[in-house]
Amino acid sequence: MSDSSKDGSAFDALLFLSFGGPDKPEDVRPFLENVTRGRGVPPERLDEVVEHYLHFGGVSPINRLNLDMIDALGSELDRRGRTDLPIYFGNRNWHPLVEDTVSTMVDDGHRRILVFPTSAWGGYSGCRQYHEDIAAALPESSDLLLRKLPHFAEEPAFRGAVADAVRAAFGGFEDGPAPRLVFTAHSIPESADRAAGPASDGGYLYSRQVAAASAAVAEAVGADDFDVVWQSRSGPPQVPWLEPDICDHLRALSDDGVTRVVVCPIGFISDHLEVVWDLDSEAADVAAELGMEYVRVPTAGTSARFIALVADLVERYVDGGGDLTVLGCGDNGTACRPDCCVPVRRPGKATADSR
Ligand SMILES: CC1=C(CCC(=O)O)c2cc3nc(cc4[nH]c(cc5[nH]c(cc1n2)c(C)c5CCC(=O)O)c(CCC(=O)O)c4C)C(CCC(=O)O)=C3C
Ligand SMILES: [Fe+2]
Repeated sequence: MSDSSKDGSAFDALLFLSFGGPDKPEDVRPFLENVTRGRGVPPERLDEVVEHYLHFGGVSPINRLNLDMIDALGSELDRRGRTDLPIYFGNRNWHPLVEDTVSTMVDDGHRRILVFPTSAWGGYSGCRQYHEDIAAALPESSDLLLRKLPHFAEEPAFRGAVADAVRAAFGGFEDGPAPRLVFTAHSIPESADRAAGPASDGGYLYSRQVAAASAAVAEAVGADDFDVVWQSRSGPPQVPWLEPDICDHLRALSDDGVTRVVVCPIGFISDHLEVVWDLDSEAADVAAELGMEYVRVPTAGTSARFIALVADLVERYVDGGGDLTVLGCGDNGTACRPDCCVPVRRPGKATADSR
């Protein structure tokens, strides 16, 4: 652990920062408008996604799952004797919104705040935009310090927690052919992937991190063959996004004679809507049509091993120490590198981005 950044002061609260999701049907449209403002997502795609949420009564599971994680994390920190670090919940796109949460934290007297974002990855949506959320939540002039914790894609305990869940899924099959292991993460525009990461490393940080974490999990479970595919794309069809899509890939596997798949949503830490709809409904339907046995692995977020990892990350930084040079880490919304995970302008959307 590098001590170079240590300034002697401990942090006095933790902000658990996530994506957000609707809590009732009336929230769905305004939530989606927050997510896609200035992003060139076609209105027909939004209409489709509204329907996905309405299949669940207009309630995304994401808020309850985040609150479950916060509960478990609070107990774990207590168990470690860290009883002095209250955890607050804030989101980018829906209530409780991060700016309201930060203002409550300030009212409660907190000035040095660690931030745990619920994304493992680099890239605009998973990293840079969380920095922007932090910057936007800062009061005009203040003595606040909000320090964002780094990406956890490389953490052995993250990979281990995912591997535990994959192993359990493999254990559920009767004798027969070994199932094909398929990892999936949120697709992003190819241009956004090229812009992800420090430019000095050639970009592509997001797809590289997903591929490396998937390979490590496959190795841990002893799977020689595995695939990394993408899900939930939303841009206009003429804009290239990361491929193959999970549903197309299931068809290709079936053509190759594969009859059993284990699908692991390594890209996410909770079974939120993109998991319970896009995988448990859409992809599962495709697999059923193809006559494939299909098992979806639970996400790692509420496992004891994952919660212990978050507690470890917090403890690494909470006393003012910890390495500030690792990717994803930054203070008050200043990204880890000026050229890291820069936003990409969408074609035809050069100036409409302000929010
Ligand atoms: C990389 C990535 C992550 C993983 C990292 C992280 O976790 O942060 C992620 C997570 C999530 N994405 C989510 C939901 C949505 N994402 C959308 C749209 C988009 N996601 C993108 C990327 C990512 N997204 C992108 C490039 C877009 C296009 C618009 C844009 O350029 O920004 C849309 C708009 C409609 C649509 O087109 O689907 C929705 C509703 C939910 C919540 C689910 C729930 O409510 O339970 C979560 C956790
Ligand atoms: Fe998304």
